[in-house]
Amino acid sequence: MKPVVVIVGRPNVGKSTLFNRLTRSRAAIVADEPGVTRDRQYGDGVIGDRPYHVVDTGGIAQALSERKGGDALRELMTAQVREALAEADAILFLVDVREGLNALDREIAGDLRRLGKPVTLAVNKAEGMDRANAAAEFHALGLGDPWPVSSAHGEGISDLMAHVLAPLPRAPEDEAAPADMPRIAVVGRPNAGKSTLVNALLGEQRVIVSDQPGTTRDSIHLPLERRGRAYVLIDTAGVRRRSRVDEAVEKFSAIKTLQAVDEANVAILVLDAVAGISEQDASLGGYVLERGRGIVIAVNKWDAVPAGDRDWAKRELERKLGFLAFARAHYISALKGQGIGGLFTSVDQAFVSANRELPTSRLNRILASAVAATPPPMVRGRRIRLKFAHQGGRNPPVVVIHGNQVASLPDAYRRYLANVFREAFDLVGTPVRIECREGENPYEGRRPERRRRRGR
Ligand SMILES: Nc1nc2c(ncn2[C@@H]2O[C@H](COP(=O)(O)OP(=O)(O)OP(=O)(O)O)[C@@H](O)[C@H]2O)c(=O)[nH]1
Ligand SMILES: Nc1nc2c(ncn2[C@@H]2O[C@H](COP(=O)(O)OP(=O)(O)OP(=O)(O)O)[C@@H](O)[C@H]2O)c(=O)[nH]1
Repeated sequence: MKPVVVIVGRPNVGKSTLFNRLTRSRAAIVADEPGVTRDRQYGDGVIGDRPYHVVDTGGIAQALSERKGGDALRELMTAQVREALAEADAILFLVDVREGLNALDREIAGDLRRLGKPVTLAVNKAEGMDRANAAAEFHALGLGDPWPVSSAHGEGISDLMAHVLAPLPRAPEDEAAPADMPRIAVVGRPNAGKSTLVNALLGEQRVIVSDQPGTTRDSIHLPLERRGRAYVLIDTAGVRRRSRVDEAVEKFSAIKTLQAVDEANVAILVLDAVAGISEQDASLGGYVLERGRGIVIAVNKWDAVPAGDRDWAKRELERKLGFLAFARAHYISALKGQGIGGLFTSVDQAFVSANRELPTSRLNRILASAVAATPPPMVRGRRIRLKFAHQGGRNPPVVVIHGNQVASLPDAYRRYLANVFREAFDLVGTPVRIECREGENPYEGRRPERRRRRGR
């Protein structure tokens, strides 16, 4: 599993700025917990060849600072602080050089030291400052050498992250490499019915789950069979099968969700039809999409939706999760075991689609007719030319397109092409990626000098 890096620090030191820089365009999961001043965010980063999960703790510093307040809300936030830190492999403690060292920083440092986890101290907003000067006063925190960085300007970030990750074990090469059977992750927000669904998916099969060793973070791969086909259910501790659903309700863990999606090739996104679709559902779906995993939507608790409300509920799904329109939606009752077979059918379909071979000749015929039907726009007086397509990967399917001025190709046009390929190859339940490269067909080998001179 990828290591988990948790960013902490008092308000306004630049935690979200750093988080955004580390995750760049990658989708993040936002946990919309009531009562927290700012949502926590969960995302993925990569430095060199090392991927990691990153958590921006948002309101956490507030919680630490107000711990002595003692009212229920503050207690709750403190629990959330503890939880995020408990799941951390490394902690990134951010301070603000412009405000200097203050009492709250000292208090947080004390708390972090007691955790006994590796802590890296980063001194933010240090753009344009002398390294030694910026760091000087923060040595007093006793957390080792401070790392001056500028989150806003991107200075010192790579070195910082390399240092944070250095002592941590490496994740195995590619945990999500295409395998010969679907690996399913069940994801969804708290109380959506994940555990109930996991039980329903496992059905009558009695799987011996050893609850012991490893850390609590280890995921368990549960083999299961259905109609003669084999699957693996990725069960992180967060969705661990409970013998009775009403047994101690486990807390939703966004980190475990990230890990499960990582290890899976198809995710079942469980929605709660009674509670409706939330921001968090959309961010979970966005994350699965971004990670390129297959996706099947399970609208759960359908048994509890009055007949008169069902059309409305379906329209709400289209409206709020329209960006997942390529995924099959099933209206199910995990509790009553209704609609489970259909989920397996769609998992199969997503898995097959994600791994489909897209022959070059067909890709090019489809590209040519798509371009003829709707030509790409002109830029700077010249039309964008799309010349040659070939498959660049599977799981998810990637179509690489070579042409001229492709950097200016509008997103809407990419989506158009993705849909054209999706329809032509009947790709259901998997994202389809379009990658553009400047230049001619790389396989033709014509006029190589000229191509080289033009560069990329
Ligand atoms: N000069 C400078 N300003 C920065 C830098 N990083 C962040 N800031 C600014 O600091 C302010 C706070 O940044 P945030 O990222 O919102 O801080 P935060 O720690 O997430 O704050 P909370 O949400 O209150 O916990 C913003 O105005 C940022 O633009 C930096 O490297 N240099
Ligand atoms: N009516 C109805 N209730 C359901 C259904 N599936 C689950 N529930 C109920 O929803 C509640 C939450 O179910 P869980 O399976 O614990 O949900 P979860 O997503 O695992 O919850 P967390 O562990 O908190 O993340 C329980 O009271 C279930 O009985 C369903 O299909 N219909």
